[in-house]
Parts: sequence; C-alpha cells; structure tokens
Amino acid sequence: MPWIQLRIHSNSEHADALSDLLMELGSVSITFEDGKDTPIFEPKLGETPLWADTVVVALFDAGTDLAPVITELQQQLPFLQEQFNYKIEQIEDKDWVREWMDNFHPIQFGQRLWICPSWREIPDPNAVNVILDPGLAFGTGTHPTTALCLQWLDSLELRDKEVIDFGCGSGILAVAALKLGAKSAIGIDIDYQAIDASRDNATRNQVVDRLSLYLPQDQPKGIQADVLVANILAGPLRELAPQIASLVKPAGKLALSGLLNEQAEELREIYSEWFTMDAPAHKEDWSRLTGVRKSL
Ligand SMILES: C[S@@+](CC[C@H](N)C(=O)[O-])C[C@H]1O[C@@H](n2cnc3c(N)ncnc32)[C@H](O)[C@@H]1O
Repeated sequence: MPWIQLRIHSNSEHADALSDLLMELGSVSITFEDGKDTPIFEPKLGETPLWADTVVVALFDAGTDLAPVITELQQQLPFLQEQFNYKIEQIEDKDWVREWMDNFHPIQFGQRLWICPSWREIPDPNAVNVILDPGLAFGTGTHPTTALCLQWLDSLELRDKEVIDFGCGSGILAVAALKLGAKSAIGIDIDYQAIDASRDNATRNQVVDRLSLYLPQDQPKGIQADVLVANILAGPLRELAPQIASLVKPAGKLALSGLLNEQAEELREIYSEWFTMDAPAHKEDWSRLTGVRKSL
C-alpha cells in the first residue's frame, strides 16, 4: 500500500504534543528525526531525549486528505500559528526487509574472516566464513564497533581458547571466535531475542555444541575466559568494569568496543586497574580498547 507523509519541523518542547494530535487525526505511525546532525549516542536509562531541532514525521494512508489535518493542527496547537514549516511527500511502497537484504553483502575482516549473509553466495569457500542472519538482534559487521571486534578476533590465535562474548547480540563475535578455532564460547546478553539469534547463528554455522548462552541472571558463578570481547556502550562498560574484569583469566585478553573516541581515555584508565591496556584503535567515531589481564 502506498503512503503519504507529513514532515513537520519542530523542537524537543513541542514534538510530543504534535505527535499526540497527529495520532488522533489518523496518522498510522509517527517518527522523530534529527533536524540537524546532532546524534544522541547514550541516553540515560528510562530517558528518551529529543533533539533541539526535531522533525516529526507522520505517516497516513495515501487516500487521506491532509488539508483538514493541517487546519486542525494549526487551530489546536498555538505554537504552530507562529511558525508552521511542513512538507508533504508521497512514499512509494517497498519491501523494506528485501531492500535491507539486497544491501547486505559479504564483508572480509582481517586476514581470514568473512561475514556472509545467509542469503548470499560465499565469495571464498576456503576462508573462515560466518554465515549470518542477525534476526532481530544487533550485529551484522557493518557497524564500526562490531568491525573493530571482528578484526581483533581475526588477529588472535584462538585455538584451545575459551571466549566470552559479553553483549552477544546476533552472536556474530562468539560464532566468529568459534569458527576461528576457539574451543568454546559463552554469549551473555540482557535481551532474550539476542540469545535466540545467537543460537540460530551458531546452529547455522555448526558450532552450537560449543556455545553456551545466558541471560545475566542465569550466568554461572565463577566462569572465566582466556579471551573476552564486550561490544556494549561506554556506560555499561564503566559500570560493569569489576564484573567484566573478573570474567577474564590472568594473562587473558580483553577487547572493549562501543565507545566513542572521546570516551576511550577514561575507559582505558578504569580498566588499567586490572589490565595492561594498549593504545585505542579507531574506526570513524568509535574506539576499541584492548588489554591483557594482570596477575593480581
Ligand atoms: C552493540 S550490541 C553488540 C552485538 C554484537 N556483540 C556485535 O558486536 O555486533 C550490544 C549488545 O549488548 C547487549 N547488552 C547491553 N547491555 C548489556 C548488559 N549490561 N549485559 C549484557 N548484555 C548487554 C544488548 O542487548 C546488545 O545485544
């Protein structure tokens, strides 16, 4: 079904009122967009901050007459009487899943490792190929934070090693580690959809018998790994530092990802209590920290 879209330039103060009224007036979905390029990377738990310049995008059935909607908005919302900057657009109907699938291609990381979407042909059958369908979880390899971890895993000798993937998402890092030769892996995530996606991807890659998956509350006490990779944001990495450190064996290796370049130095200092830390590696706005666990 084709759609018609009303884009209204607004701000953080008025966006919610606009959204409520647009829903009352028949919009089938509302999206808030960044009106300028001001990304919000780490909202606090329970907070949904909006941009100072917020574009409210309301979707309607293509047959909707938007003229009465616009009159109603102006009459009911006094702030629109001063400035009402809007645009109406026709939206062609697309199969968005199909579109996303068409744009996701095999990618190589480091020397040996390829991530191949499960619906594509494998470019190099002799490489270490992870066949991936992320499902509803994060982790395709296209995001710089995941790419930095995959490159790091590819650079390690993982034979006979036990690996923890903390914040496993699609399971991409745990499965990659197993296919690169790790003896076993543990994936931990707060999201049960990530646990499901990780299990599916491990099955797809015939490594499910070497992967254990846990929600944090079910995680066995006292587990420790030779290699731990955690691609979560700086906030949880800061808060969970003692817990993450305790999951790594003496002389074990650590990689932290999901932090912005300007957050790397602070995180490096925190983790220096337990690890001998390397200089950060960067990709676009993102940094990866690596280190080796001290024998305390
Ligand atoms: C950025 S994704 C990373 C997914 C995948 N490992 C990758 O590198 O692409 C972060 C994942 O960490 C999970 N996560 C966030 N906070 C967590 C926590 N405190 N404990 C465990 N998992 C967490 C999220 O549910 C999400 O699946």
